[in-house]
Amino acid sequence: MLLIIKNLNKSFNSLKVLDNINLEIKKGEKISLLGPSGCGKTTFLRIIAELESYDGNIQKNYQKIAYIFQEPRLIPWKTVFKNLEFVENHPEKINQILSELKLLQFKDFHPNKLSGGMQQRINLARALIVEPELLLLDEPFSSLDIHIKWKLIKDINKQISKKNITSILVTHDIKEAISLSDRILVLSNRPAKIIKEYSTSQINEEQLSNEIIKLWEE
Ligand SMILES: Nc1ncnc2c1ncn2[C@@H]1O[C@H](COP(=O)(O)OP(=O)(O)OP(=O)(O)O)[C@@H](O)[C@H]1O
Repeated sequence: MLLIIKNLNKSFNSLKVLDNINLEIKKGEKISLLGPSGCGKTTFLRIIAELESYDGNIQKNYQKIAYIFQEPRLIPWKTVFKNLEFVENHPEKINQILSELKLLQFKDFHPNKLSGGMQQRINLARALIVEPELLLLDEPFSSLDIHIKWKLIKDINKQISKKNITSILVTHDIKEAISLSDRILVLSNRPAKIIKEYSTSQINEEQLSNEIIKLWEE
């Protein structure tokens, strides 16, 4: 197992956010956590990234992790190339990943000269250049136009499959969850609990939508 989470609980003072999460993730698995707004999804990813304290037990069998946030968070005064160089000073690798993601022609641009979609694509390049074993994706498509979003999802899928990267996407979008995962874990309203699990090979979008309506109504 790449990641084993046992009895994970999290509160911010009196606000309980995560309620006894238990989860095991195999190497190379693509997981989505599908949960309603404000249920605790970002908190869960932040805990895995060691950005938050928690109660419980987390066993991590990996070294390198990358985190893609909702907004690209690129360094505005550095060019695309320099943004990547900042995390991995290896020009050959930078050119390689920029080329794979069709970004080479933008390497000398500053982020503010590029669209939101392009910035998120550079954000992906910056995450992949560290060769992560685990990639955390926190609703990275929420501000993107629909065609740009699906192009990016296709490229992420291609990259994570080719490089055998384990991924955890948090989202409230059923279609995104189905497209980017092998396994979908449905979270309850806050405090988030895992209330159901589906394999994407066994359920389609319509069936899952119907299930989710029932689950989130309860
Ligand atoms: N540092 C903090 N201090 C206090 N409360 C916090 C903190 N971080 C998050 N919360 C609260 O915890 C709850 C869960 O927040 P979180 O951002 O994890 O949810 P989410 O499911 O990612 O939300 P969204 O879908 O809106 O992105 C919210 O009520 C939020 O206000």
